[in-house]
Amino acid sequence: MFQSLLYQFKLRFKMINQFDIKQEFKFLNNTQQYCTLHSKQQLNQSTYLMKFAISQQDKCLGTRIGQYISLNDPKFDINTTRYYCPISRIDDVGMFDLLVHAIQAENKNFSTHITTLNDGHILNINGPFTNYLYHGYGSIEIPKDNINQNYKYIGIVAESSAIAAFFQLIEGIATNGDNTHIGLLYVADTIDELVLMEELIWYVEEKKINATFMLRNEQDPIGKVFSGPKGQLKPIYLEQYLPQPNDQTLILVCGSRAFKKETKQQLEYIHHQNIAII
Ligand SMILES: Cc1cc2nc3c(=O)[nH]c(=O)nc-3n(C[C@H](O)[C@H](O)[C@H](O)COP(=O)(O)OP(=O)(O)OC[C@H]3O[C@@H](n4cnc5c(N)ncnc54)[C@H](O)[C@@H]3O)c2cc1C
Repeated sequence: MFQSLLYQFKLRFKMINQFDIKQEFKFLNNTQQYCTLHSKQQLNQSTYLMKFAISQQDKCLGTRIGQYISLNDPKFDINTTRYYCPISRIDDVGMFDLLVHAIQAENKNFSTHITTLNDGHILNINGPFTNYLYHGYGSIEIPKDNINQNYKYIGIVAESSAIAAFFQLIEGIATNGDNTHIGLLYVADTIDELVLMEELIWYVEEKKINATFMLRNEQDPIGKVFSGPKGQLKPIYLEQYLPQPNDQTLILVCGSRAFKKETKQQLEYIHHQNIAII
């Protein structure tokens, strides 16, 4: 009780920053370290929720919202390094979660390799690297787009497992008393590809975010209830389900290369000025 009141006091007077972790509690330090596969859960045909343990159990991973890590496995190929966005809370201790989409390719590739590993397998980890940095309360920095300012409204357009790039942002805003408005348009071919949908619906029900789930395959879901829009993404959906275009609105987009290109064109068509492709 005492701690919780003290914590609330510190939060209120900004003595604690929920959007960053003190340096001494961060595991990552931009050198190669290792992490151990703790467990994995298959979410759909090709997407896995993978939990890793870090070697310093009293520390947080050390990424901030918008940052990512690299993984490498010498037992696969010492020269292959791939990047992943953590989806666990930035203040989780000793563990972190990744959402990994296994790409089907002729030869065994990295994503297929790691999703077939057994618990206890050790991988090299490095980072943090920065896509964007969310400082909290609408303040966002996107170095590659020279963006560093406050927005009242953040629109997110994500395609299937690319939701990973924004999950910590959504969770951070929804659970830290941050009043920044989030409008999410989450697009996939089938309902199974809308991973983490239940977690997102919970934030919608708690009135923390607005979210619309959209299916491109009009035949899906067979026998399941789905009330969202169906068919190809069109400017009218972006107009309807994202915050209005103005200087207080930033739109973030992530997905396949084709999805990002097409969505950017449609956003420009409906006069969004602040668009960042992640
Ligand atoms: C900053 C950053 C963050 C990332 N975060 C994540 C993450 O959180 N989760 C995750 O699963 N992946 C993430 N990725 C992608 C990841 O780094 C790998 O590229 C991916 O796992 C595929 O690697 P691979 O070696 O298996 O396939 P590759 O051998 O690299 O690719 C095989 C084929 O699949 C194509 N391909 C690659 N990625 C995709 C894709 N996503 N969808 C469709 N086709 C693709 C390639 O163009 C190639 O033709 C991220 C990438 C970047 C740059």
